[in-house]
Amino acid sequence: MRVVVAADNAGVLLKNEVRDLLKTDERVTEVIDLGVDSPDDDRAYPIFGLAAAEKIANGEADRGVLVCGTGIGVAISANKVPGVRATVAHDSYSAERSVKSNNCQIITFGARVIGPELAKKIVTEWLGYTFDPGSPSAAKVAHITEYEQVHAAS
Ligand SMILES: O=C[C@H](O)[C@H](O)COP(=O)(O)O
Repeated sequence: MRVVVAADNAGVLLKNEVRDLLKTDERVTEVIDLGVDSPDDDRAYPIFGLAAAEKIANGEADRGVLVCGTGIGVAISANKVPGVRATVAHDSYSAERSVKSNNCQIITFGARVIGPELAKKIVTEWLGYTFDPGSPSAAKVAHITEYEQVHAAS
């Protein structure tokens, strides 16, 4: 599994902790870090939410972990990229359902909301979940995809 990670300056320290964890996980074949690299880099969260989502959309990554102050801004940004589903999930159950119910490729965290140990525990669990395309949830997710396709910019 190839995992893209990114954060703004509010999320960089947590992003780096998650990145380092991912690098030790045998299920992860590649970690793509889009930055920021330092709290001094004040580029805004949409740059990173969109860039990470583009990696998913174009097939360069399978999953993403994004961090900002709340997790909200990077999630909103990532969800603007067609085909990408992202959500903030600060608890185990939401993280599980984000994959199993919603086929989300991206999980986001707020570094001002969640501590690193809980975030890393959730990420470790989250890596183990897969979406079942034969499940009753599939038609619900397909409804979203159909909307995207009908309303795709030409
Ligand atoms: O969702 C936005 C993030 O939390 C970001 O890190 C901080 O954004 P703000 O400076 O607009 O509060």
